[in-house]
Amino acid sequence: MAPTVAEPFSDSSALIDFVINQGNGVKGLSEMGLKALPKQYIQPLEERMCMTNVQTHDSIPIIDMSNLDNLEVTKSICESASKWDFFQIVNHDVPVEVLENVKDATYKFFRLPAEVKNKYSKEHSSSNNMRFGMSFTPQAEKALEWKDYLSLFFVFEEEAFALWPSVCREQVLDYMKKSEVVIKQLLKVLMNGLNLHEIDETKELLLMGSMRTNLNYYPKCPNPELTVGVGQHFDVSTLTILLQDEIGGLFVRRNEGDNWIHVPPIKGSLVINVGDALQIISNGKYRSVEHRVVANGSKNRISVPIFVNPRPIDMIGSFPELIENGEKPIYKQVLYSDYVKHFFRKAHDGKKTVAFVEL
Ligand SMILES: O=C(O)CCC(=O)C(=O)O
Ligand SMILES: [Fe+2]
Repeated sequence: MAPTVAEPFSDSSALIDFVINQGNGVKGLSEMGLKALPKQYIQPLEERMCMTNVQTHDSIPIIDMSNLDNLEVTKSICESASKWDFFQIVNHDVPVEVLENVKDATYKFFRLPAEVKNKYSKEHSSSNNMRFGMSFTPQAEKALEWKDYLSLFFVFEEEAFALWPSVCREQVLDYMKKSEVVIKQLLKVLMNGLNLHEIDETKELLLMGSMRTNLNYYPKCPNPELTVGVGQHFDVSTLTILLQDEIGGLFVRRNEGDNWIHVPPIKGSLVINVGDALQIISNGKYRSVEHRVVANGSKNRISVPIFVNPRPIDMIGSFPELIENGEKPIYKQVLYSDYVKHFFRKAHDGKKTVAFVEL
């Protein structure tokens, strides 16, 4: 039986060994029945979520995708992406059972023994495209985040079938494939909204040439108010499609200094947010938005984001068609893999990665 103790680790290296090297993750810590949060996870005050900074009288838009031919619907998608940068979609084309299956598969993966999950860790994974990990960038963080994840970068189906964990590969592939239809619809509407009516093959690759799916697991946490699930950050994607379970805990804010708004779980919905790559491509017309996840003191939570990205080898910059009429580009061209490397070099601390390419 797992021991029930307050400080079971003599020092930091014993904790890191248990969580990271042995692959037990924060899930393993949580299941020990800790009475207090280990100090490595105690976030500085400015990184913690203060519930007095939460706005309750506002909510992010919910868009019904069942009638995409209706001008009002497409208008509300563009307005939501430029005004709110975050919205939820319902009645989309991803079947509910596909969403349920990928949630079940997420639980199945995290329930695997530590030594099996650890085969996918940075040290042991047979491919860079597959990574089981904890926190975000542990070596760059002042304090660790209360989260485990499996990150699956899709290159081609044969690789996924050969290498991805068998408990989740089919469900993740199905979720990605079915979501692709919705992603194309959304990007088409968003580009139309900027008077770009034709997305040729080159543009399609820049908008959605690669995809990464993460399975996130946020275990129940002692002293959730002292730590974070995911710290404040902006995604580096063009769009992120996120499936969350019924627990809640994702918060977003439009501008620095604003209060945070909760993104309530809605059964069958997908949460959509604009990321930095679309902000760059649209020359700031659509904006990536800051968000964070709080830790939960009584329940485990899962989420499954798909990050829709340019390919790592792509140079990205504002589409020339979107900066006609003498408008100046706000961002310099950047190799997408360099942009992503820059993002992962620093901790989740709310600093905008996009500042890296501002002109
Ligand atoms: O778990 C969530 O709701 C959000 C996760 C997230 O923001 C991320 O993985 O980038
Ligand atoms: Fe995110």
